[in-house]
Amino acid sequence: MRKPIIAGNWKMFKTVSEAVSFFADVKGKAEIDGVEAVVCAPYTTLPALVEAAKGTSIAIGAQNLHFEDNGAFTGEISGVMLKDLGVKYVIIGHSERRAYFGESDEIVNKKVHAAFKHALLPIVCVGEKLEEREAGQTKDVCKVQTEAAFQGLSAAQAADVVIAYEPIWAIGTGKSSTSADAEDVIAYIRGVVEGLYDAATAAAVRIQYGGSVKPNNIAEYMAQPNIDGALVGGASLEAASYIQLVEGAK
Ligand SMILES: O=C[C@H](O)COP(=O)(O)O
Repeated sequence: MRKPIIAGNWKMFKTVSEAVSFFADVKGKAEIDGVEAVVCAPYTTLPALVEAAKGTSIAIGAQNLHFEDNGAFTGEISGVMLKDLGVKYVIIGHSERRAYFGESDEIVNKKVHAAFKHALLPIVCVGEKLEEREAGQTKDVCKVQTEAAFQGLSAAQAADVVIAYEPIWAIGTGKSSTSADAEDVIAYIRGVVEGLYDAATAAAVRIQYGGSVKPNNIAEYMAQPNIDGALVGGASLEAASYIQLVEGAK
């Protein structure tokens, strides 16, 4: 049985004091049996959040990492550094990283391996652009991105990956994919994982939907058999809304 996972992706929002205040508001309330709650926050807030999360069931994640352990990479943060902080998850290959920072499928794969090297759990984002959807290429795009991201992973590692299916046209636009459409693509992605490994591995992988998920639509997504949670941007920034999302995933 796959445990639902709600991950907030704060993107480039919140100072340290704002992050600590958010955490004080959600502590105890966003801790619900049977649901894994995660907050993926800016690097600057991670030490304070890891400290605040001690003794709670809420996991802390980063939003990116460099694939090398160290070196002359000005402005970058490595898996060694994240592990040292006590971070559990790391988002890899978010469409904003792919679009604005040139992250290719090959780089995404290197980052996934770097995450496992340092015992961090990757949340790997895949999803199509609007023009790709309109051209009927949604599943092809997701297949290529998924296969590239998983290249060289063992079945045991693959089973621990969280995939976030995020149609790019649905991110931050208020235009969410219907739950039936999201289920169709996510079931397909699960099939891609089965093709790479086996049925047991595909059955173990958790696949989230992301793109304008809100407290008022989380239940529809969670009612779908292949959707195991959500990667949430805007609606994860307010404590009350984040708590409702975690409650809605039960
Ligand atoms: O990582 C989260 C996604 O980009 C979705 O963002 P959103 O919930 O603001 O649409």
